Amino acid sequence: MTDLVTRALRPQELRTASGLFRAALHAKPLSDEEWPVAEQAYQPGRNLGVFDSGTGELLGTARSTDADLTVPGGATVPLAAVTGVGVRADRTRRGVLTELMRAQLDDFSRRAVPAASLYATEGVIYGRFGYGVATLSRSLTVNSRLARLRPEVPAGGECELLDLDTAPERLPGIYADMARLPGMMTRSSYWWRSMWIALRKTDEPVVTVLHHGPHGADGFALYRVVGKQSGFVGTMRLLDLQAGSAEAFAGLWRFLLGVDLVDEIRADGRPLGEPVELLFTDPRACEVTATADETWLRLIDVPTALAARSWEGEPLVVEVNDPMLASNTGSFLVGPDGVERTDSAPRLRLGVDALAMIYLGGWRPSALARVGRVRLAGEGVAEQADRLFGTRATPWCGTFF
Ligand SMILES: CC(=O)SCCNC(=O)CCNC(=O)[C@H](O)C(C)(C)COP(=O)(O)OP(=O)(O)OC[C@H]1O[C@@H](n2cnc3c(N)ncnc32)[C@H](O)[C@@H]1OP(=O)(O)O
Repeated sequence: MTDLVTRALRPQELRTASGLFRAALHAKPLSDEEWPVAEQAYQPGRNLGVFDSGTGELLGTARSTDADLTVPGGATVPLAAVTGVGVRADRTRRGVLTELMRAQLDDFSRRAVPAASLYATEGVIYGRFGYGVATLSRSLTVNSRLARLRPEVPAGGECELLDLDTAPERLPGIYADMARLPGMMTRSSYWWRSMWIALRKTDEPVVTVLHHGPHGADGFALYRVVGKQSGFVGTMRLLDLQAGSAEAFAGLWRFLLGVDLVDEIRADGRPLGEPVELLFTDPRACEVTATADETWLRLIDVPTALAARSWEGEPLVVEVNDPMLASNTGSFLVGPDGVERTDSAPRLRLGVDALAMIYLGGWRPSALARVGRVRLAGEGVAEQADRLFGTRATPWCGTFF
């Protein structure tokens, strides 16, 4: 096998990396017109390449952008949002991704970023690198003809349409001011740039709706209407909906259901705990068509991540095993009074990937114990662990990257 050289990409190499990633996803390279805009979504210093030491060719790439992740209790920790992972089709299954992941985790560790997160194209790829499914989401189809709002649903405030020239000035600030669930992240300027690039490329116009509450704009939705084969009526694809209040949630749905020439609304990536079906006199007007893994979380600095979130109930000694980042391996006394390393015997033992799965409250420790991902020792420890790691809100990210 050829030797691999792994290093940060130089600015002039980013376009090749973009082409490689897009080819790995079976997409066309960006045009000369598209590239100068797309390039602005790359955060300097966060772009990695693996090269063939003999030919100097780029074989694989991965990148990330900086964000903050909201953890249970409401605190935030720095997060690396990993994306753009691809290996040339003629060089797969020879350890290129493994090399990228090793270099990326080392880089995050060196820069003291306690967590990384990603959306995976396939479920088999990232577990071996310590990532675990930390948030889940569901896909919905709302039948506009059946969907009648119940009388007690909040009226909501005024909704205002924005075009794609004004939305970039307004939405980032509104999102930044919203309260965030565990699992949600800040949206960097790099993220917003990628978003506007993608939205400008769609065949149908993208509509942005702003919801105004009593204290100003407190929610927004983005959609486009597709598939108008029969006459003028089509399917609304809800691309994003962020509501900072019950009024905003109800008001935005009320608006969406009132849009003419739409017979159904489809939404992917919605939170598990979002009560869309309960808006309607007939809850079956909203069909849940899929539930899927949303984000995969990697805890880079376990003690820092554990100390950042809130805990309830009795303290517990947790033993973590991390084959890639040795400083995470060890036992920690975890409880409402804090987190500290300990030599005491553990009552809950798990790998760093399983810890990521229960960290935001997406899974219960007892559920993972049932499938062998967590080992529990002692009577009552399942209930104790479920209480300790439990969260009030179901975690959700809601920011695709
Ligand atoms: C966050 C994101 O950007 S998600 C986007 C991910 N990218 C894609 O899906 C694009 C298409 N796929 C690819 O580019 C590549 O196949 C990648 C990046 C998924 C994997 O790259 P590779 O260089 O082949 O991975 P590498 O050789 O390091 O594999 C490591 C191990 O994972 C396994 N593996 C990696 N990818 C896959 C896969 N898609 N299916 C099954 N097993 C896989 C390998 O078999 C290997 O196992 P082993 O250690 O037991 O032999």
